[in-house]
Amino acid sequence: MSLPAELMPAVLDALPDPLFILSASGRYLAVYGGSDPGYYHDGRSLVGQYISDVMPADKASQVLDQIQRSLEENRLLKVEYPLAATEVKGLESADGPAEMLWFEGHIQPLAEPVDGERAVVWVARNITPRRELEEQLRLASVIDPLTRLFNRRKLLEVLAERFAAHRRYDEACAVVMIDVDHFKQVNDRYGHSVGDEALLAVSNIGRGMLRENDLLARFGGEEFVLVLPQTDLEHARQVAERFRRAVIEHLSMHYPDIPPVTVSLGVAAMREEDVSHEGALNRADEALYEAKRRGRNRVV
Ligand SMILES: Nc1nc2c(ncn2[C@@H]2O[C@H](COP(=O)(O)OP(=O)(O)OP(=O)(O)O)[C@@H](O)[C@H]2O)c(=O)[nH]1
Repeated sequence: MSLPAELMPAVLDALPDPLFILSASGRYLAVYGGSDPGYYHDGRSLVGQYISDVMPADKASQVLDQIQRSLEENRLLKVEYPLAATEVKGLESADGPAEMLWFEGHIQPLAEPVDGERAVVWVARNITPRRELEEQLRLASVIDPLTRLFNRRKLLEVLAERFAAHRRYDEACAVVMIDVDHFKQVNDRYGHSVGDEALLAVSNIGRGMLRENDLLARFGGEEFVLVLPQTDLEHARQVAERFRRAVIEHLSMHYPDIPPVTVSLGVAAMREEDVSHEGALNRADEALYEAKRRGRNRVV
């Protein structure tokens, strides 16, 4: 069976997601559905207006481009875009979510022209919860859960970018590898959760010393890496030395039953002959090893 034609307006109004009929020149010809204010604003007031009159210029031009593309290619086009009701004149005071929302637009050309002009059907689905979840997952994939520092994966990404800048613009970049000395004793004597607190304290000491472009990452276990862009070896050595002293000042005396908690640090700079970011990272690692070998609690 098919629905009686007179039911179609009610069906259109009951569409869960808003459906816009938009002309090639960007006029709202009709708006249906999307009536739940928990997800959408009532867009019917837009009918008759032009996108370029109600949206900021950059967003309006994007929407017009997408309508054009769908019409030219004569196919369904899917796009994702952020939009807040406050950015659309006429919707500011309507009921609906106040925050910036993410939409998935499905754009399908209409077979017949409307008022002599080609037009598309644009269905806009609110996908904000999915985008937020994706963002959380993206962050979780690059953030260490204990210290909230970037993890090794993100560190290697950033180092590779820095190496590219070093190659292209001869930009200096130093790497400091940091390892907590005899950390096993903290765990063994005080337990793993006190060990965790100590690692957090080390990361907070590092965080407090960062400049805007610096990056501190947890490399793994009780090892951290500091990336210092536009910094030569001597300045990086000074930063590392400040780090070492700050750990002695703020942390080492917290654990009276074991020798003072200290850190060993290895410093290296990117060099012209390096073929990748691994050059400086390996040299910092070797320097750290040498610091351990020479008795720990030192910068090499
Ligand atoms: N509490 C806690 N301990 C960790 C974590 N990750 C690694 N460790 C511990 O860190 C310790 C590292 O021990 P080792 O590699 O022997 O090094 P160390 O005792 O610091 O000695 P040196 O590096 O040689 O000065 C091990 O006991 C690990 O279990 C963590 O996330 N939390």
